[in-house]
Amino acid sequence: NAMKNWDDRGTTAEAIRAGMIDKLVYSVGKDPEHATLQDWSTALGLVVRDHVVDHWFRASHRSHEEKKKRVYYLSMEFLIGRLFNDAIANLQIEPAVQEALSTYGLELRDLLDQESDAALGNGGLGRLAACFLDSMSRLEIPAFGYGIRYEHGLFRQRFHDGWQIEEAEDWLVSGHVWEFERLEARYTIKFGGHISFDGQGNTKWHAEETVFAMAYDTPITGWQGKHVNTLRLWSSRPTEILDLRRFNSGDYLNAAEKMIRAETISRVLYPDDTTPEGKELRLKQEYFFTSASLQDLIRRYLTEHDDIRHLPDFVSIQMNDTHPAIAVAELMRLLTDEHRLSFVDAFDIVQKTLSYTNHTLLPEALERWHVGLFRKVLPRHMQIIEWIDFHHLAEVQSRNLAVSLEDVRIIGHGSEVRMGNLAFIGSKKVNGVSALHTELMKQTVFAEFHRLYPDRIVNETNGITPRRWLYECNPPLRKLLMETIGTDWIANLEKIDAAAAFATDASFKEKFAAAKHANKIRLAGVIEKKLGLRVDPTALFDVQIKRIHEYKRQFLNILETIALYQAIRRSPANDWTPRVKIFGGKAAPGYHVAKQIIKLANDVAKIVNSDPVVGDRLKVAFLPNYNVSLAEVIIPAADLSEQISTAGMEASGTGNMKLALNGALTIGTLDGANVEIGERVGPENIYIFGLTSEDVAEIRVKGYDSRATIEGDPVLSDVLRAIAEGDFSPDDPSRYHDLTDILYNSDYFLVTADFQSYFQRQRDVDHGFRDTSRWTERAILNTANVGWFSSDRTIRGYAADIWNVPSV
Ligand SMILES: CCc1ccc([C@H](C)CC(=O)N[C@@H]2O[C@H](CO)[C@@H](O)[C@H](O)[C@H]2O)cc1
Repeated sequence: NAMKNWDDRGTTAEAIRAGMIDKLVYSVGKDPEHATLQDWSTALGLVVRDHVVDHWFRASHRSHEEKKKRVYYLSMEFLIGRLFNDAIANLQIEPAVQEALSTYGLELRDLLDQESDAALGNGGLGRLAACFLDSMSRLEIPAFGYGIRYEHGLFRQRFHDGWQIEEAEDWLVSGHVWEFERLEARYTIKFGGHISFDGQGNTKWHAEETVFAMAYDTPITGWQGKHVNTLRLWSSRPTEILDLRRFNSGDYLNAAEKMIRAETISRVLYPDDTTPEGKELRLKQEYFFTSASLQDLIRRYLTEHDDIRHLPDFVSIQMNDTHPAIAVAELMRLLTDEHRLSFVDAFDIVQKTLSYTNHTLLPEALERWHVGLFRKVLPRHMQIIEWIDFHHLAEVQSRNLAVSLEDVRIIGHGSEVRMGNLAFIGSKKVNGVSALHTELMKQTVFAEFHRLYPDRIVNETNGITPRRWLYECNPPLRKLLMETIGTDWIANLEKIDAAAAFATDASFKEKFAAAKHANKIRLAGVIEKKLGLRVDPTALFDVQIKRIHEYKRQFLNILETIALYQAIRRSPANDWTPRVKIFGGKAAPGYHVAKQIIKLANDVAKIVNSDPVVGDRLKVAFLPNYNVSLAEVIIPAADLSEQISTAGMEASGTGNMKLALNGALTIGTLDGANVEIGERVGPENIYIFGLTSEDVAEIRVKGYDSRATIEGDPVLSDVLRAIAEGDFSPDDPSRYHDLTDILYNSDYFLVTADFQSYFQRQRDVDHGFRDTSRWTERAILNTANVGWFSSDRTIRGYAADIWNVPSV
């Protein structure tokens, strides 16, 4: 058959070299003499891609032949980053590639750096989806990721005078060898209009607007290429091309109006990662990719099975938060209006096929659409949701349980469609993303539902892929682990606990510390290149990298930084532990408080970094445009991982897992997965501080007087005085009055309440880091004891508890 056998394509350096020249000349159309780095990168990319395709075809043929149950992961976001190095690593051809490149004096790093990040996500939710794709391939679970092929991913962040500036991101400008356009996989998506009934129970949706959804496939290579799954991203296309009559009359813009309107749907990712903007375009994006995905998976199902009623036996669909929750109504529409099933039968299939993951308890992050807008854009779905809501309420009432009906309604207060309730009612399983988060879901947002359906909520604590987040991003530590405990940990991260036995082994400790130091030197180089700031790689690298949000409390970190700065200035002769505060993170463009926090960090950096009294004892570096590729450079170099959210507000966190796996010690609250990290690394290898989620819940009830706390804390009040008097903004002394007022007047995120215990804990960190030998032992025990946080373990949980599919 057409597919050459893996072996005869050859992974030898010579085979790769010859293949690369062949691609350079015949696909890129360049000869070696005139090739740019981008040309070589594309040529090598095409060679590696060919190897991936061989495994891809074999895997999809196998799944088709064996009629295996498939998993479909629906997500508005896939924060993939770069794919080139990931493919090379998973195919284990790096040595051969390096050798092939050396023939032309080329460095693999330089070719890899030509690839732009696929920044098709905001933060945790999007990156988790990407890690899950890698793990589903590693576990050989036949799966598809479904999402949107945004033309422009998350904005590029740059600083102008310390303020965040957003610029459109254009990852596709330099070509993208990792996707295949699928002209044949095209579906019609309808919007608006009205519904007619022909009396024989046939419903017709007369749409006002239609667009095409066109598929682009990206292969997701599993470890050692044993299995390759597909990420299918939808791009919107016009169903009507140019209006020639208008064009010929010179009305050029309006001639293209319909085309532009259609293409707008997949134009750009919404940059918010908590508060939905509630915009019509966002709702259209959510329906666009969900409908295309459901139409596509039903078409595939019917190529292998002929009775749609058995769909749940061969298909499991995971909704990544409420963003694809319209799937509940859309699958109902397809099963009833197109496959002529009764509503009752259709709903039974829907519930057995769909499941929903909740990623946040923040009330403002739960999506609710105004009924008016919803009915205008999706008239048929509004009808279907009214049917589901009516029958669900009837069922609840029939059970005579003392449940607040209003809380379990989908259509709340008669005016809003609650996507969380729709997702819950339409799912067989609902999961949280850490043990604490799942408990809080049962006690808060879904308390009434939990009483109605006590077995529906399950926990699947998040995880990260060890391929990208250790094997690929930390070569020095990878090398040490492979020569010490072998390679099993790469595919079975629990096996990394074998390193614990070497925690007190002098030579292992030395090599472990050397690996960390090498990564710190590399990061110091990046900080100097991007910020012109020289930092001491022997200092404590204290890292907070995540989206900027008040609940993540970058503000608390900055307050502690100022307190330390003031303390060093008060006692410059003291033997201070040199520290570099490293920040990274984007603020949603409309989130002004978050943007002020970025500006404050940059203003503090300006003052501290130029203060001769402090010198190298304290430096502050806010690296712009934090993304997956920058995380891969920062994380291996971190000594301290900041996970300081207000307890009960960070659903899980995944950066905490990546940093601990790479040998950073965590300073954090008992929030999200920090709790489970602490349980596994041991209390002596983590710095926990602050209020617990129970304390916070209590304070919510009895109230909190932040002003009293501030006035009772001389360190804190001195810090706030300095900020309020413009010590860090001499050009605009009152710049931060809003920020300090928030703390004096409300402090909802309890920054002042946790300041003292945080400040004290940081002094413990200073002390701990001074004992370099002991610190290295504790760092090794972090790496060794967080194997459980592999996304392979997480996906095994989903496969067993939710999808009911086997995993190798
Ligand atoms: C509609 C606007 C919007 C967009 C994204 C989101 C996401 C749910 C926010 C998010 O990324 N949540 C994070 O998900 C991670 C993966 O489970 C968790 O580790 C983080 O704790 C959680 O904040 C909410 C609201």
